[in-house]
Amino acid sequence: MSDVLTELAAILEQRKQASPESSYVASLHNRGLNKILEKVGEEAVETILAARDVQSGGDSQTLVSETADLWFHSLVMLSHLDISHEQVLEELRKRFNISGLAEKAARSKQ
Ligand SMILES: N=c1c2ncn([C@@H]3O[C@H](COP(=O)(O)OP(=O)(O)OP(=O)(O)O)[C@@H](O)[C@H]3O)c2ncn1[C@@H]1O[C@H](COP(=O)(O)O)[C@@H](O)[C@H]1O
Repeated sequence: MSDVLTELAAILEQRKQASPESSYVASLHNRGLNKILEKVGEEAVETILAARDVQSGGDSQTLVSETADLWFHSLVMLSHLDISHEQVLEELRKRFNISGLAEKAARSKQ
């Protein structure tokens, strides 16, 4: 999973130098942070609507696709601000380790 993010993040870095006419990612950088944030917001709303549809019996593939769009545009946002996706993965790892330790401590008290 994080391999895919790492490969995609490397492509996104390359696209910072690409021409906006030939690359969607370059066109987002060219239009600036506000446009990128607008896309993140749009994809977040579309993800929420797709999740509600799944709950009422709709197609889960639409939710998968919208979540991919949300993650993708979030990666473009981080890249635009020169923040590595690794920092986000590290934050998740840290929380995972903290909760793992907390669970162990709780078990040892039983
Ligand atoms: N993963 C993606 C990806 N996911 C979604 N999208 C694009 O995100 C856009 C979202 O759809 P919308 O209908 O909301 O967008 P739109 O109406 O075209 O855009 P706006 O006018 O609203 O800005 C679509 O144009 C999709 O093609 C992506 N575009 C590119 N990638 C990856 O990014 C890499 C670099 O792409 P380029 O910069 O195009 O070379 C590619 O190799 C892919 O791996």
